Amino acid sequence: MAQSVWGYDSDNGPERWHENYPMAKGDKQSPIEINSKDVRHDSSLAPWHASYDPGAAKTILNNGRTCRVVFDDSFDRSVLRGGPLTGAYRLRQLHLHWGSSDDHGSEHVIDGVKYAAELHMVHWNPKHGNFAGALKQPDGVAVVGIFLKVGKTPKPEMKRILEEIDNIKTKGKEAPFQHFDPSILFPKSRDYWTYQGSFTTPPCEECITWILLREPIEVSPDQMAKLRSLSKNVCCPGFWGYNQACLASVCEDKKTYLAVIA
Ligand SMILES: NS(=O)(=O)c1cccc(F)c1F
Ligand SMILES: [Zn+2]
Repeated sequence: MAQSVWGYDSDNGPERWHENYPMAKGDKQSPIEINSKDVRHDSSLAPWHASYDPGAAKTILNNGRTCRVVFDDSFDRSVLRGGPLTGAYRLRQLHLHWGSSDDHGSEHVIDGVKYAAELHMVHWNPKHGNFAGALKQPDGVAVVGIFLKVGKTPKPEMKRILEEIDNIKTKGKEAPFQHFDPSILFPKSRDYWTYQGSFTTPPCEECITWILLREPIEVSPDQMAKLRSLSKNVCCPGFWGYNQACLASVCEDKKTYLAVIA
């Protein structure tokens, strides 16, 4: 039988990913559920710092699973440092995960709370040569995760990405997306949880140091509807189905630390 593209339907969903992506059965798989009571506060953890060049932003793409903003990562142009990381990690792309209604959509679950969406800023460690090489290393990739909740005072900085969605309505559509510094999306607080995990989608490589920001940012109901309008135009609606029911595997032995940045 032809190898089916992975997705979130019963015949190609997470329970079967391991058939084509053996890492999916690893013991450091993401996403996870974070229970504050199980998190160890690590006062030795330093603050994290992003220094991004707005000129590194290149395009925004609808890849049929999410909308992704791509950055120039050919040199240390936009980098993430500090926190649990050693050295500078290059910003490669950012993307979002969302659901069909405001009460779920995020991949990580915090104290039982599923946020309406989750934004991921993906960085890789240049000591491993390139992104493909970094995927094979436990310290290869660092992802900053920002939770999005629906509220009455949406963060105006989200407008730029969401306005662009009208230009990439169909799968495969790409549009220029320049002069954009994604650090404007960060919440006020730099507090974060960190743990060693994996891609949340195939190839599920266990190469990610997760830095999940504790403070969510707000988006408006219209902005969430705009994100969902993108999903209606993609060929794999099933993806969104699973994404909404994203299972947060609670791994008791998952070492998760909290850094409260004074
Ligand atoms: N959801 S995720 O951040 O784990 C992720 C998904 C696809 C490609 C990536 F590079 C990536 F990091
Ligand atoms: Zn992601």
